[in-house]
This record gives sequence, C-alpha cells and structure tokens, in this order.
Amino acid sequence: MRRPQTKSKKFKLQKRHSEFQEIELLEAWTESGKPDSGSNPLSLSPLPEKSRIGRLPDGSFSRYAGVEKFSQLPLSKRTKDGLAESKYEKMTEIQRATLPHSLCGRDILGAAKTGSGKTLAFIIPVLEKLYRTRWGPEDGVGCIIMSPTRELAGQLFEVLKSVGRHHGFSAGLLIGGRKGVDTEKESVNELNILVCTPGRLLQHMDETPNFDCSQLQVLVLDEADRILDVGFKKELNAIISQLPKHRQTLLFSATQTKSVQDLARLSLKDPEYLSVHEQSATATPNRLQQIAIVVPLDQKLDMLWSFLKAHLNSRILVFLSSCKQVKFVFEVFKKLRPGIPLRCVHGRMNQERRMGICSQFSEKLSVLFATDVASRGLDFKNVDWVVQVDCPEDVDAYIHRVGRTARYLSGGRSVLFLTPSETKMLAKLQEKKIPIRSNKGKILQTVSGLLSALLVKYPNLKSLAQRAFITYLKSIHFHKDKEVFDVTKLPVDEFAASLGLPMTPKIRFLKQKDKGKSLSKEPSLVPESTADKNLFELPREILGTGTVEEVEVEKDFLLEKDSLLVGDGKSTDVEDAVPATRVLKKKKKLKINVHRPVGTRVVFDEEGNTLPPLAKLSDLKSSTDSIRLDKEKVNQRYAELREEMKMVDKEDKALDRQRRKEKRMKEKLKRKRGKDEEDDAAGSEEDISGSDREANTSRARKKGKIYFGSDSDDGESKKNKDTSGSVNADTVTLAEQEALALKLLNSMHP
Ligand SMILES: Nc1ncnc2c1ncn2[C@@H]1O[C@H](COP(=O)(O)OP(=O)(O)OP(=O)(O)O)[C@@H](O)[C@H]1O
Repeated sequence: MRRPQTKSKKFKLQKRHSEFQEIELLEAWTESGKPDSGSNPLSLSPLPEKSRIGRLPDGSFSRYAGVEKFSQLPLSKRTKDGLAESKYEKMTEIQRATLPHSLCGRDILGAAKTGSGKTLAFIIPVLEKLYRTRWGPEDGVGCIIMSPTRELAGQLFEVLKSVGRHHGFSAGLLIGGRKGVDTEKESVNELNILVCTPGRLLQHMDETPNFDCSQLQVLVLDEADRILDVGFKKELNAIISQLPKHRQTLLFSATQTKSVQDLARLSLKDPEYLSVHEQSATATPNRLQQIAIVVPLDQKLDMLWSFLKAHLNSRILVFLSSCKQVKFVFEVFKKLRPGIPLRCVHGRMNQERRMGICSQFSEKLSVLFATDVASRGLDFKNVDWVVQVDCPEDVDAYIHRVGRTARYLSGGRSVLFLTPSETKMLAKLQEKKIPIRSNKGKILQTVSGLLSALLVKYPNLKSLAQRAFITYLKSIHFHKDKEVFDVTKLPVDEFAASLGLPMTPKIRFLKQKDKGKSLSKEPSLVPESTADKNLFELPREILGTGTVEEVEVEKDFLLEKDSLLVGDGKSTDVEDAVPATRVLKKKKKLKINVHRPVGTRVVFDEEGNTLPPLAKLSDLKSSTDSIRLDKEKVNQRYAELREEMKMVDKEDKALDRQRRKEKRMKEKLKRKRGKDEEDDAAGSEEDISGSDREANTSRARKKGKIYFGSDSDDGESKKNKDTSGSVNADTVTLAEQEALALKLLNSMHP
C-alpha cells in the first residue's frame, strides 16, 4: 500500500516541478518577449511577485503576430488542453490580434464584429495571468469578468468552465435574480474568478463582510460600451472605486467605446486599441443578409404573423421594444397557434426561466420573442432569422441585435420593420457601413381582427394590450434620436385597433408633455398585400372619434426597458437596481372609441383562422357597412356578448365538474382494483372460487376495462363495457353512475 502512495507523491512533485518550469518560461517570455531557452529548467527562481504585471517590450510581441493556432502561443499546457478539448484550434482574427498583447499584461480595447470570438480573447489571458502568478485559493479574488446581462454572464461562465477545466482556480457566477445570495456571501471570498453583473458585484461589495478585491489582477468588461453607458454609471463608479488601480483591464465589444472620459474612469494605462474589422467594408458579419421593410404601425402584427407562417421551419428571434410588447405578442400569437413553438424572454421573468428559455431556444426550432435583454453577446446556435419588429434605438443596438445570427462561420438573415416615419433609420444604417436594402413585404394573413375577438374572450389580454400600446408609445417618445422617432407622427387610433383594442387608451404622458400638439396620421405607405383587409373592421366614420380609455401605466418608461430594468429596493443586480415606481390605477369615466364591432365567441382552426360564428361578423360588416353604429348599439352588443360568455362559462364549468367527478370515480376504482390484485396475489381461496358474476368482473378487471367515464379511450373498451356488464355512461346520469359504481364495489367486497 505504501509504494503507490510514494509513487503518486513523487508524480505530483514532478508535475508541480514541471509546472514551475513552465511558468518560469512563460514569465520569461512575458518579460523579454521570447521564451528563455537558455535558462536552466531545474533552477527554480523565487516566485514572481503577485502584484507585478509583466509587460512585453514594444515590438517583441510581433514574434507571435503571424501565428494561426492556439498551440503556437506561449500558453500553459492546462489552457492548451482546455482549448483543444473544447474544439478550439485555430484563432479568429480578434484572438490573433489581441492575445499577444493581453498575454503580456497590456490594457486592451478590443473591437470586432459580432460572433467573431471575443470571449476567448479575454478568457485565455485571465486564466494565464492567474496561472503564471500561481494564484491559489488563499489569494482570493484575482479576476472579475463583468457583463451587462445575467444571461450573458451565464454564457461567459460556461466558456470559462470549459476552457479552464484543467486549471485549479475556483470561479463563481454572481448574478441577480437568484436565491442563495447568503450562500454566495460565505464563499465569495474564496473565489478566484468572479463572473458577474455589476449590480450583484456591488451588492457583495456593500454587504459581504470582508469582501476583498484588493489583490485584483485583471478586470474584464464584456460589452464594455454598454457597461460604461449611463445605465450602469453609478454602479460602475462605485465598483471601480473599490478596485486597485494597478491591474490589467480588458474591454471588449462589437461597438467599442473610444471615449476618453470612459477610459479615464477606468484608469487605463496606454491601452492598445485593436479593432480588427475597422477597415472592413461592412460593420456587420459578411454572411449576414439584411433587409428593411416599411410597414405601417397598425400592420406590424399582420406582417409579423405572415412572416412566421411563411418560415415555420426556422429558428427566429423577434425583437420588440418592451416587456409588455413581448408578453402581449407572445400570448396572443400562442392562442392563434402559428404552427411553430413560441417562447419569450424579458427582464421581468424569473431568472431560472430566462436561462432555461435561452438554452431551449438553441436546441429546438422555434420563435423567441425578446426584448433587448437578448440583444447583446448571447451565442444562440444557428438562428436563421432576426426580426426587428420595433426599430432599435440606434445603429449600435441594431448591430448587436442582428449579431445574434450569422455567428462565427455560419450565415444568417435579418429583417427590420420600419414605420413610414422611421425610414430615416435606413440611411443612418447605410452610413455606418451596414449593407441593408429595403424590400417589400407581403401580408398573407391578417390577425388584427382576430385579436379583437381574443381580447373579448380573455380580459387579461385586453389589459396586456393596453399596456403594450402605452409602453410602445413611451419607447418612441423617450428615444433620443428625434429625426427617426417622433411619437406625434404615429397613427395611434389605428395602432390601438390593430392590437385588438376596442378603444384607444389615453396617452397621458403625451397630453402633459405636448399639450396642444395632436398626433398626426402616418403617411400611408401600405406594403403590397395579397390578403383581404380585415374582414370585420367597420369603417372608422361609423365609430365616433376622440374618445379614450385610461389604463394603469408605469410612470417611467425606462422601467419598462430591460436594459435598465430594476426591481424592488433589495436590488441584486443592476437589472434590479432602481425601485420600480408605479402610478396607482386611476379609473376615469370612459368614453369609447370603438374601432370595430367586438367579436362574439371565437373558434379557431389549426391554422389560426376563425371559424363561424366569428365569420358571421364579416357578413355583419357587409350588411352594416353603411349603417352608423351609435354608442347605444355598441353597449348593447357588449351586454349581449357578456351574457353569451356567462352562459358559455356556466356550461364549461358544469362540464368540467362532471369530468372531474368521473375522474375521481375512475381513480377510486383503480385504487380498489390494485388492492384486489394484491389480495389475489395473497391467494385468498374465496376469490378463486367466486361466483360467476365475480368471475366476470374479475376478468374485466384483469383486462383493466371497467369504465364509468365518457372519456374512455378506444372502441374496444366500449365493447367491453357492455360485455362486462358495466355501464354505458352516455345513457345514464352521473348520480346513477355513482350509485352503480358503489353497488359494484359493494358486490365485489360484501
Ligand atoms: N477560435 C475559435 N474556433 C472556433 N470557434 C470559435 C473560436 N472562437 C470563438 N468561436 C465560436 O464563435 C462563436 C462566437 O464567439 P463569441 O460568442 O465569443 O463571439 P463575440 O465576438 O463575443 O460575439 P458578440 O459580439 O455577439 O458578443 C461561439 O460559438 C464560439 O464558440
């Protein structure tokens, strides 16, 4: 037993020794720019000072400028093995450009197109830095990698785990929205690498006793321009003030900041600005095909629906401007069943669900409706289409959104919907080297009419629609670029109608801000349409004008934006950092601005088309086109609909009650049968020599074919019901069925 122990100890010592040699060589490279081939591998020099950050003398990194493979770089064996096992062999452009600099301790400002491999460009130097300084558990936090969103932090953590699998460092994912902050507090001081969002990191800095980052070696900001912008300003300043100035800082983004102010905030020292695609003809990936379609605001959902129906075998990522928009479109489209799985992700969702949905989206062909929470950094696999239903707030936001497709070597396509008043965005994109051309879209199927019927049937959808309406207008109102976004140019009544709303919600924030200004109508640039216009839409002149409904709205639109989302006072993440302010619901006397006769009970076929009786409304339309509906009629119709729905509801409830009773009876019998079978197995003489009736029942029981419910499953079972002397549920009442069941039970067990 002793021998192997000695052997393994010896082996470990040898291994450590060779690692020391390796570190020595790497250090020598770092110091001189060349591996120190002349040094004696057996003479161990003292450990390098922990705080020292090696720097490659100018020009000497050029030795590695032309190398193509990771294996040719002076990396530790552990990192090289991790890379090889993760199937990374050849470097991408940004990795080739930045690694020689970052490996010798320089501050880096790295910029490259989306999907070009920036993550490895900072994960590798992090691992190498800690390895070379022989960082251990007792040294605490050596590196912080920050990301603006929790999902992205989770993804970076996975890459770190994969490439760093042979290293012995401890690493932790610190993001908000997860329980277990107390558990984190216990171990956060022992972690060597923190992958985090700014909010959660700050929370630990504020609350965790003895939380210490004073020995920090490397700070990484992924999506640096986003973390440096106003949304994170306070958090970032507070964090930076607690970090040592003497450290290496790596900033990466597809849309990198060059602001001197930003760089000064981070105390960068002679940073290397490495933008590998600056001379490229395009700012987006070469394999990305991009088109823009001009769609009137009130036809956006029709266009989106038509698009989805035409691309059922694709993985599609759809961007909308706010959580409420995402929720609404997801919920109503789900009810209309387009024929492809639908998912949604936004900042107001439970974190576990958010993460789960993002990973499911990579696995299955589906449509993911998302806010900008999914716009940066996320590496979904094989997204075929990115559809931007709501225009991004600027060119950078556009670049990140479309960057979710056409990643690394794969291709992809994107569509941008622009309302007629947003067409200036097209020129702005083209100015910034984005090869996008405008195209005509075809509306194959309209849904706005169906939505109004859905909203009658599901009142919660109506309030979702109202909120979606308000938050959309607010998003336009708060966007900075007024050349593109002008809320006064939007056709608000038509927009409300297109969401299925029977009346236009009151837009209070505009009333206050732009008193006197009236919202004008959009120029009509209707895309080519092969579909009938909404069949049950009544002409607007029949419906009266200028009347509104007030709805509960969030006071500050920014709260609606995921990127700046915040939660309750106990913030755990920047996404949850500012307390949400709500305005109390204020009901006012409603005047109704009806857009169309609201539907009756709706039945949909598999394709999401309405079946009669809704279709009758189209007849109603043709016969009433010329009739002016007064308010009384509308109210009367509402009352009728309510009554009708009550009746339907009653019927449904009764049916449901009956089903549940039957189910209970079935279960009771099943349990009983199980018990009997146990008794059979115990070999009771009485059971074996039972009466004919018992024999019949027992035969039926063995076949598992005693039914009392009407939902029995197959034809054969129905036949058996009769032969086994059991009951035909269609011909007896529930009470009779129950009585019979009891009788049967009693007869089986007198
Ligand atoms: N050297 C490499 N060899 C093969 N695949 C790579 C290499 N580097 C990165 N990749 C792959 O390329 C894809 C995109 O990488 P990554 O997520 O790092 O891009 P990015 O530049 O950070 O994109 P974004 O700007 O959207 O954040 C990932 O699937 C990653 O696994």
